[in-house]
Amino acid sequence: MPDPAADAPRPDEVEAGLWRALGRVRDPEILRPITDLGMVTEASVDADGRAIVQLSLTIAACPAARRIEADTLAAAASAPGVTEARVDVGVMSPEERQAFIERVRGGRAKRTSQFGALTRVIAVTSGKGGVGKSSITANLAAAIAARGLSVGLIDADVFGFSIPALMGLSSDGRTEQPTRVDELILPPVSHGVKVISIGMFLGDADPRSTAVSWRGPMLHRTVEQFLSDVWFGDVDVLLLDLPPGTGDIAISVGQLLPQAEVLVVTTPQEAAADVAVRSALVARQTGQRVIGVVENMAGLPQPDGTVLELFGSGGGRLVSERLSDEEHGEIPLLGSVPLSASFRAHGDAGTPAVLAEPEDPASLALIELASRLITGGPSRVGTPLPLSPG
Ligand SMILES: Nc1ncnc2c1ncn2[C@@H]1O[C@H](COP(=O)(O)OP(=O)(O)OP(=O)(O)O)[C@@H](O)[C@H]1O
Repeated sequence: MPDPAADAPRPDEVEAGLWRALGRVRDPEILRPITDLGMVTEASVDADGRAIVQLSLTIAACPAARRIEADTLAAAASAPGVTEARVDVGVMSPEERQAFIERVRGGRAKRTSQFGALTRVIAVTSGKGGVGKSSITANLAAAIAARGLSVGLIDADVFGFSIPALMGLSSDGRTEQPTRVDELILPPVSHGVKVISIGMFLGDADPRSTAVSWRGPMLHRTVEQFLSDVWFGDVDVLLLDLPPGTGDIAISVGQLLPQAEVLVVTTPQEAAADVAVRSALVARQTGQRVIGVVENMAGLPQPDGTVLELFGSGGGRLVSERLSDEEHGEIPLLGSVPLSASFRAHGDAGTPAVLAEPEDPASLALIELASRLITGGPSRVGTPLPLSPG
């Protein structure tokens, strides 16, 4: 008679399988396996296939705790040979937390820039407010992340921070908070993008009715903190949503991120072009490279096939022409995003339209723009993405 026990995996094989399964659980904020981060301190299986996993969280009130626990339990239960699983949750000691911070930073010291030559830094600016700069930035971030790249997004628009809402991280006056592990600040992740915003540092204040009225030095310190204390890890692309105009923040970004490339957003309205050109010139004065212009709120297609040019036409081309010269070469008009009611509605709902409705004309234009930005040319779907450094 065959012995069923002879076919059963050996206990050490089951345990090895359990560790492999746990290695597939990623911390939702750091996006790395919990086993690499030292968050699983013990994992064992008894002779009857009962698995016990000891999970160690950074802080008791870790916002992602429930999700990590549920993912760990599901992974343990799915390991071959495991009949039943239990997860015991504990909190790291201060020493374990320091070791965790070291692992997250990969040995890099706090003050060295985390954005090296392999990170593309793209700052999105505009002359006037309300031209759709934040919507463009949020959708670009989501579209680039959807192509498998690691993306960070800094909302540096202190007076008009709207990125948390556009990325689904803020609703009913509550904004998702970053996780703090001692001095390390981990940005929340949404639609595959690591997001940080001034709107996440208002404590209990309702972002809908709170104004940030800081002056230059305070703003500079905030941007500096976003770049040094907020841990983005190895991101391929870092996008920054700058405040409209030519203010202190743009100058700070120029000093702190000299490798930043600048994308200028304008509307088709010729009157908006002068202001857009001025914001690009400030970027140039701080040593940044303007890489192109995006025209937003271009013609709205009508049911009868005509196009309603609500904001006129030609603004994007005008800005591109005015910024192109012998010294700087041609500054191309990289894309023209049409007006679209559903694009706006998806933004209001916190789901970038490029993900929610990729076939919408505005989404199509932004997916194409994302593609051009990361490949340096028009869309080449299916080909690998050669990221050009800095
Ligand atoms: N292509 C578009 N079609 C329709 N609505 C759009 C489009 N682009 C942006 N909008 C809408 O226009 C409004 C302003 O957009 P957004 O907040 O992105 O602009 P902004 O330039 O970042 O503004 P601010 O600088 O004041 O923060 C939003 O309600 C947004 O949904």
